[in-house]
Formats: sequence, C-alpha cells, structure tokens
Amino acid sequence: MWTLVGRGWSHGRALAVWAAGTAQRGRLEPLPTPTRGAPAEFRAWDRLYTSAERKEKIDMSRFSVENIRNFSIIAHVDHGKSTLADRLLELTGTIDKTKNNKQVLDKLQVERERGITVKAQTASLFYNWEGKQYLLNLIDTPGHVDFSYEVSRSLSACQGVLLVVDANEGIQAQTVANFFLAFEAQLSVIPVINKIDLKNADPESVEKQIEKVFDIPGDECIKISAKLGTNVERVLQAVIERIPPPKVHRINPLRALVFDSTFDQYRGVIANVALFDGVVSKGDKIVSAHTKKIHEVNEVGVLNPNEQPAHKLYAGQVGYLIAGMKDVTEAQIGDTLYLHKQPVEPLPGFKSAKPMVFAGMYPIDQSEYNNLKSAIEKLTINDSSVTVHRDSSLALGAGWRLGFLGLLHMEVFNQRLEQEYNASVILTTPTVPYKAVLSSAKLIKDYREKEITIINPAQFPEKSKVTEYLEPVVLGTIITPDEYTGKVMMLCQARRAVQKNMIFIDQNRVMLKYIFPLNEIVVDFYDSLKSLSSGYASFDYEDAGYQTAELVKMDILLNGNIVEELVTIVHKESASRGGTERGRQRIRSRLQALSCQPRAQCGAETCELQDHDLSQSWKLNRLRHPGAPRDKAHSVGKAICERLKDSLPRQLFEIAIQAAIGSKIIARETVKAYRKNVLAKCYGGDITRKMKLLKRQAEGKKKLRKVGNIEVPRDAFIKVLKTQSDK
Ligand SMILES: Nc1nc2c(ncn2[C@@H]2O[C@H](COP(=O)(O)OP(=O)(O)OP(=O)(O)O)[C@@H](O)[C@H]2O)c(=O)[nH]1
Repeated sequence: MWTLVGRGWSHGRALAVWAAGTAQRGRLEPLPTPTRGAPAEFRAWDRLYTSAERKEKIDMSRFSVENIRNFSIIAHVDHGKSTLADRLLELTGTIDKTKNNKQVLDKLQVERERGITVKAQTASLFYNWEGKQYLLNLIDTPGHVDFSYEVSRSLSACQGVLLVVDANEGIQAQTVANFFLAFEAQLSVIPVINKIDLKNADPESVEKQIEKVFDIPGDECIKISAKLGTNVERVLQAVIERIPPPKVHRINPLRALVFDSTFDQYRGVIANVALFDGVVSKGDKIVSAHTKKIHEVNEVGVLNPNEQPAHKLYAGQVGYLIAGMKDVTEAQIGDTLYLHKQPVEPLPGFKSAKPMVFAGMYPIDQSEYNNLKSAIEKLTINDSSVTVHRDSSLALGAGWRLGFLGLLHMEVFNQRLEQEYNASVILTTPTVPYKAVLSSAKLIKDYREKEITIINPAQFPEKSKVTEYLEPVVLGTIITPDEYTGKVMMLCQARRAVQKNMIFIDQNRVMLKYIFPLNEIVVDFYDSLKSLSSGYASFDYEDAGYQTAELVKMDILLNGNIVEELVTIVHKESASRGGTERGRQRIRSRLQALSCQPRAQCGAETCELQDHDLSQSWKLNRLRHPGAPRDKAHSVGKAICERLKDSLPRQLFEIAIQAAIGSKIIARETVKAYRKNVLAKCYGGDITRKMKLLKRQAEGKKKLRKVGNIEVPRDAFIKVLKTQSDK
C-alpha cells in the first residue's frame, strides 16, 4: 500500500518533493525494511510530510487499561532481541511477513552497518486473543554495556520484560546486568530461551542456569527460535497472561513521562511518552515540569512501528507527541508533561547518565563550528546520555569536551554525526574522569571546590597542589567457561583489579566479580578478554565510585612540542620504584601458582602469561624477563609512541616521538624522513660534490624540522589508544 495515493499525489509531485528533500538534506536517511508492501523509495518520500497528512488517525480509546501490556525485550548482545521483535511484529500483522524482515526496528544507518542496536525502539502492536483486542507496546533495547542507559530508561515505561537468553551461549554478563535492572524496577520477567534451532543449543542447561542465577522456576522459560518463528506465539500469550496492565487513572489530570526523544529537522522534537494519568490530544496546551514552558500539542500518535497519528493518547499507553519543541533544553528526557493550569506531582524521572569517558571534539575547519554545534545539539536530543562542555585547544581551536558511556558509544556518536548530519570532526584521546583533592585553601577558593574532576588531562594539577588523586572504579562481572578462569584472573590482576566474588553458575561456567579501575578496562580490556577466552567470556560493569590512586601526567612530544591532545594520565605502580618486599613476595607466589620461574630461570618459550596481554602483566614480566618495561607509565608511553609512529605519515624531515613525565623522557620512537635522492643527477663525478649535496640536504631538513608543521591525521588520536578491532 502506497499511502500517498488517493490524496492528490502524483508520481511527478512526489518525485519533485523527493528531489527537494534530497537537495536540502544532502542525502536520505537509510530506511527500515519497507512495511505494508510499500516500495522502499516511497517510504522515504512520506517522511517529508507530517504523519497527519498521510494517514488516518486511529482511535486509541478502544484499548481499555486492562487490555494494555507495556514490555521491553532485554538480553545480552546478539542473543536475538531484534529478531524476536521482527517475529512479534509479523505475528501481530504490524508488518508483512517477508524474508527481508531483518532487525526491522534497527532503523539507524549505524545500527544496520554495525549489526547492533544502539537506540531503544518502540512499537505498538494490536493483537486479538481470545476475542479481546490487546495493545502491546514493545520496546526493543540495545544489548551492549555502553547503551545500558537506554535499557534502564525503557524499563520506566514498562511493567514487564522478555529476558532473552541464547540457548547455546547461556547466561552472559549483560543478561545478569539487565535482569537486575528489571528486578530492581519490580517488573515481571518472562525468560525466553532463544536459538533452540542451533546445533549446539542446550536449552535444558540454560533453563537450569536461569533457575540458579535468577531464581526463576525452569518451567516458566519459553523455548523459541526467533529466526524460524518456533513458539513465538507462546511469547505473546505469556506477555498477556504474565505481565500486569499498567496501574493508571484516566480521569486524573495528564501526567506523561518523556522517556525518549528524537529530533526531526522539519517537525522539531518528537517525544516518546508513557502516560501515567489522563489523556492528551492535538491542541492541548502542555507544560514541561522541567522548564515550565508551555507548548501546544501538534500531533499525538503511536509507533506502529512508523508514526501512526491518533486522535488521543490515554493513560497506560505509550506513544509519541509533537509540540513544537525545538531545542535540547526544551526536551529533557525524564521530564513530566502536564496540562496547562492543571499541575501535577512530577514523576521521578531518571538518574542522569554518568559519563565514563571524555574526549575533545573539534570541527576539522573552524568555519564549520556553528554547523557542528547545531549538529551536536540535535544529536544529543536523540542521545541524551552524552554530556557536552565547551573547550578549546591551541592546535584545534574552539570545540567541546564530550562525555560518553564508553568507547563504542563515542564511536557510534561520531559515526552518527557524520552520517546523519554530514559533520566531520576531530576526536582527541579519550580519558576517564579523575579527581584531585586540592591541598591549599587558596586553591580551593580559586577552583571553588575542594575536590575537582579532571575531564581534560591537559588540566591535570601538579602533585604539589593536591593531597591525593582519585580514579573512578567499576564493579565488573565476567562470565567465563571454567577452563579459562586462570587466564581471566591473571588478566584481571594485571589490570589492577581486586576480586570480590566467584560463583559457579553451572558445572562448567564461572561468574567472577572484580573491582576494576575504569581506566584499565575502558579501552581494550574487552578485546583481551575475548581473545584469551576464544570469544567465550563476557563482561559487563557498573559504576562503583572512586578510589585513591597514584597518578602522573604523561606528555607526548613531537619534535619537542607537546601534543596537548595526546596528554595522558597514567597510574604509577609502586613497583616502578622497586616495590615493597611484601609486593615482591606476592608476585613470587603468583609465579609459583603458575608453575613459572622468576626472571632468567624461566626458560619457557611461551608461558601462560604470554597468552594474554603481556605488556599489561608488567610486574610478572619484570621478574621473568630482563629488559621488560619498567612500570606502567613506561609501557603505556612506549605503546603510545609506537602506535603514533604507525599512524603518522612520513614527512620530508625526521620526527621524534617522545613520551615524557615532567622533564624525563621515558619512551621514544622515530619516524624516518623521506629521502630524496639528491645524487640522482651525479653520474660518477667528484666525491666532494656528492658530500656537498648531501650536506646541503641535511641542513635543509634541519631547518624544515624546526619550522615543519607535523600533521597528525584525524583518526590517529583514536588509533593511538585503541589497538584492536571494535568491541
Ligand atoms: N540460528 C538462530 N539465529 C538467530 C536466532 N535469533 C537471532 N539469531 C541471529 O543472531 C544474530 C543476532 O540477532 P539480533 O536479533 O540482532 O540480536 P540482538 O540481541 O538484537 O543484538 P543487539 O541489539 O546488537 O544486542 C543475528 O545474526 C540473528 O540472525 C535464532 O532463533 N536462531
């Protein structure tokens, strides 16, 4: 069905509109799989017009509160949430059943390219069962730890969840984290064991794991294959039977929670709302509890899964609302909306997301500053977990320091800026938020606080100004097959982690809990864990506050000039100063446990330590291998110099890359100069003439080296810290 037909639309007119839209926006957004049989290209055109112009409004009053179920699908990465959502959309007739329905709710280009969900998506399904028509509001959530904020927000609009677990992989770290989010929100949990069609599927043992870890009786698990559609109908029935309807009152004044929002450049903010009380319709004057600003509602509706305008939205329902909000301050996620002159007690809202990594973001060209500013503002409406502070750098000009929930989140945000807003940026080295406790009353007065948070390493205060430094820590959960436990523990110790707990979740799978310094896991811990466990171990973490740490600022210099954007804060391990006898004793006993000898006595070509990140096991290394890096700062400095060397293009002059702590150089690499063959034209000839030419070339290079501007490529900053492929 092509919705433009019958409304005075001709193919020609539609084409003109398409052309205008394309020219204005530069390109069309990637499209979800066409629904209701519409050709993909036509679905693009209909985005240019308000939903009201092209669709009949639906009457939502036919769904009484008792016939509404609001639920999320939660799971570990790749356990099949979006595939299950596809089947539920098909079963309820929301989309046509075609072979092309693959992760229909993953609408963003970045989601399609990376094959992961990064943004929670809502879909309202209409389903007839036992003679009653039900409204099932489904929210498909991301699985990756960086996007768990999306999960917790989605849960606020729900009364239950489908907890999907892969029948082959079993319970993984994000399964545990997501279960506890739902449990703490007191939601009904329906365990769904997916992928039973796989050859190695073992649904019975996964059932036992669910019983043991979550205390849910095994017979409550529904075993399905989302891919083949096996038993998916039972999931819908369980949603109706086991998830309670929302507890709301339609006769009370309006109380709507904004749990998500997106930005449309033609219509402004589209707020996703869950109505806890009352009714809302077009023309209503609503007030934001946060800004107290009054807005007139232009459109309300449900997502089916595309926008479907409705006459009204009623308490208990989940839908969208457009009210002419144009900027980020007017569209706060967690805000409560109420009717003008009918104030209500605001809903609790959400804990704001706590950024885990910060990085500087600058326009490639300063003339692009305003465009980039507006793009960042619009994208932060779509992704409220990003924090933005203004910043500037000598080399890169005016920009911002942005806070993200992890490195993947940072990369996805960057990719979305490029794909959705055509904005290219320079991103600087990511860092975690350290703290420093200031030592003197004068400093405290200057900074206006005793404890400052350092989100830019260039502003790291010297040791003389502080009484102590603090680093952020997280509580990490690792689930691994038992055979890898030893290696996993070694890796954790090398990352300065402290073990808190260890339990067997079945005969051969272990769940480990560690307190990690955030800095140790944020970049490549996950990759190391995956590689040492042949991909079987999974990892999730949550904030656990701060701990005292010995930190030092490490500068990176290119031909003697500090690259401010690459300044790094590193942990200075006690052993760098030789360590204590107790420390050395502990290391010896660890070596003993590994049946390994210290230093030169270790004759093994490969030993257990070498299977994982050797540079991180520096303490043990030093004891075993003479010449191993002396401390953490040395190994980090060396690694940064090496990676920078790989990403810097050769120039006409030599480039010295150095890592320094204060005035002490701790690592050095050299990028050799291109060498023009100045002797090419000398056929035979006098040796003194050749020497003269070579001398002149050397002098020229010396001069060039002094004035030469070393260009650091845009992606070099990320490459410097990130050695391996995407998480
Ligand atoms: N064999 C089999 N494969 C499945 C099944 N369900 C999902 N898959 C596959 O598993 C992969 C991941 O599926 P998704 O639905 O994207 O998983 P997800 O949990 O939504 O992933 P994220 O949103 O990135 O966390 C895809 O390749 C699916 O085709 C199933 O029942 N059987």
